[in-house]
Amino acid sequence: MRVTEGGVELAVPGEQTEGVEESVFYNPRQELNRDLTIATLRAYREREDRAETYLDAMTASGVRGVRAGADGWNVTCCDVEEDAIDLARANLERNDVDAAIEHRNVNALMHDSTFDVIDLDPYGTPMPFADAAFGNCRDLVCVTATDTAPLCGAHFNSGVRSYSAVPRNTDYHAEMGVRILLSALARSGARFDVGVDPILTHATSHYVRTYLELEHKPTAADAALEELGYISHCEDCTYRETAFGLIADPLEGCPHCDGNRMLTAGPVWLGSVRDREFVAAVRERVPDAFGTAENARNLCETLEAELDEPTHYDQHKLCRNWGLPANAMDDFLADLREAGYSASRAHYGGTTFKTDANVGQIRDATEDGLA
Ligand SMILES: C[S@@+](CC[C@H](N)C(=O)[O-])C[C@H]1O[C@@H](n2cnc3c(N)ncnc32)[C@H](O)[C@@H]1O
Ligand SMILES: [Zn+2]
Repeated sequence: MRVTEGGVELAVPGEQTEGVEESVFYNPRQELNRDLTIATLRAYREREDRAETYLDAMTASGVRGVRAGADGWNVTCCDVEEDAIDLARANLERNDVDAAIEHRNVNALMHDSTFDVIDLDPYGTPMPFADAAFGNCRDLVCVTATDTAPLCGAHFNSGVRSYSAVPRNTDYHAEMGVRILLSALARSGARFDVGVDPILTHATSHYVRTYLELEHKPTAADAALEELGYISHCEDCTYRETAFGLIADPLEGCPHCDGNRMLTAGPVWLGSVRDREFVAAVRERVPDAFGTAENARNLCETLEAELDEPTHYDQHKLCRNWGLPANAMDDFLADLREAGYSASRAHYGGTTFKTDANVGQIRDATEDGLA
């Protein structure tokens, strides 16, 4: 089967069924992830012109390597599977893209060689690859995690094992996943005296993707660890509170509803998950020709405006809890602002938002508009 994506053409094994291409080595549902990767690489290289080498660490069909190579990067494609390597080689040739090809375990390759940019795109958790990446990457580590159930606490033990943290299943599960992943990556980087700065992070249908700019300095690693802390969450009224630090001091009861069904999650990343200016630069480098151009730009716009509060709310879930009808999002956010709070949409869903108001203040500020 032939597919075209981002101006390159690929041959991948598999059939087209009901308009959807199915192939073990090519997932069409990750096109947005790849379109944003190419726009990010463009924005990053314009800012840091020394960045030249890109490791497509788990290349599968070769699609990331082909697209980055067509964009002028000095590319290495690696995969542990022989069939993937044969496919990637054919796709690189088909598009006239020159790249080094490595048929081996990418952990061994990363320990042997240094790259400016490393792109980790495994099945499931990326953590088995994090140490080798932070130890051997100069500038930018790009990471996909598709194990959202462990990350958000729905598969609790698996999440604890993979991320050396306590994830909790709350009503902001995708953001729990983002912050558990960033915490684990920051702690991996710190082992190598590397500080991480997430310049772009998004949670999109069943995966989390983040781009971490590295600073090779013990003080930068310390600064990253200072962004870690804990979330206390009330299961009854959804009140939440966060505190920085590596030692948890959990709330025993809920200060809002006096309930005692409190959850504590952490250590999670409590800092910003993106650099607004950088995300704007990425948005501007998404060309119309990309298959997901409109979605990619909308996602960037939402991320640019999103507040840095570490957890979000969903208006519909709140209204269900309160037994009240929901309001139009713009009116709901306007009510919060009018009451003196900051409020923004969040990229986690059409009815999600962030605010510096707590759950009681949100209700007081918006209740009249919900009647
Ligand atoms: C999710 S796919 C990659 C998809 C691809 N990057 C894309 O954008 O379409 C994961 C790939 O990782 C490869 N892989 C798994 N473990 C690996 C390892 N230790 N070293 C190198 N490749 C590995 C698998 O063979 C598989 O091809
Ligand atoms: Zn409560």
